[in-house]
Amino acid sequence: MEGTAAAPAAGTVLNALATGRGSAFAIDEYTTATVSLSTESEGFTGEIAGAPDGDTRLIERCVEYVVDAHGDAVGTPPVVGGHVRTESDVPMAAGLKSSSAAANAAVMATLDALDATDRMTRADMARLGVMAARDVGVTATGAFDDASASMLGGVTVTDNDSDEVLSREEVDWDVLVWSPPERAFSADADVERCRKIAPMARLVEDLALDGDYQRAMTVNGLAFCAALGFDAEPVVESMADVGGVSLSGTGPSFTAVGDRSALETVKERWDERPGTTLLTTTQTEGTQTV
Ligand SMILES: Nc1ncnc2c1ncn2[C@@H]1O[C@H](COP(=O)(O)OP(=O)(O)OP(=O)(O)O)[C@@H](O)[C@H]1O
Ligand SMILES: O=C(O)C1=C[C@@H](O)[C@@H](O)[C@H](O)C1
Repeated sequence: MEGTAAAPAAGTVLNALATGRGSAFAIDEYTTATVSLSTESEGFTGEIAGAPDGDTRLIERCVEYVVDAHGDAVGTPPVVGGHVRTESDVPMAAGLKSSSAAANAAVMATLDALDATDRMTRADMARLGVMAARDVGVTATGAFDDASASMLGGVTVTDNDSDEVLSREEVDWDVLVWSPPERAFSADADVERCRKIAPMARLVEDLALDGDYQRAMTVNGLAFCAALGFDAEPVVESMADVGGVSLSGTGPSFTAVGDRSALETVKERWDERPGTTLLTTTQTEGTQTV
């Protein structure tokens, strides 16, 4: 019993750490999970390609939850164990939602292995991954904004307290990503400090719910650089050229969206910074079996 699924990474329009409401968009870079299930060897194990010491609890918990809920899809004997392996184009803990993508891919790959993808809605698949992320402590709010964007594709606005999608729209943007070499785990972010900028986050939410995602993103970028202690220079130096630019998630990556030729010019400037840059696009299909 084997299943595979690929989930897109995402960039931030609104970070949910201030108010519990967030917004994110899927980008065309993937984390793939391959799951094999067993009716004989007990226990769930995980592996992250290229990160032998990586924390596999999130993806293991996702597989366990799906097996608990839908393991009966294969009849008897029951599934008692399994192995999950992820491979990713996206760096971990870089602000590009690799944890949400890994959880979504692990959930859908497990359903695929059980031949049971029709047993859950896609929104509920994302909610299961969020539940696993809360359990293992890799998130501040549950990050349903990131999970829903990666699962459904397009741009979503969500309430992370109730795990509800407030709006979803398909967008077609070019996207520039800069990932510095540093890493920042979401679970370590200073949530109390982020709450101080709630009035600004509510403004970003209003803009996003009006469909003005790109301006929303830039306001988010300035506000959350200040709250989380990141240098806002990548936002300041490019905001006149692009449609929107922001710190992504809890950093350290930045994303910019807009006109391709403007993004190419900004890329030349960002290429002089340490780390990597990447020109890609938004993604509208969300998580898919492979
Ligand atoms: N490719 C992956 N495979 C398996 N687990 C992953 C993967 N990426 C992230 N994780 C899990 O998520 C944790 C990292 O969480 P974190 O929220 O910091 O990363 P992120 O999602 O890249 O960051 P952000 O939420 O700021 O975008 C890791 O410790 C690991 O448990
Ligand atoms: O861990 C979390 O709850 C979050 C992390 C970041 O990606 C944020 O952008 C997101 O809104 C919430």
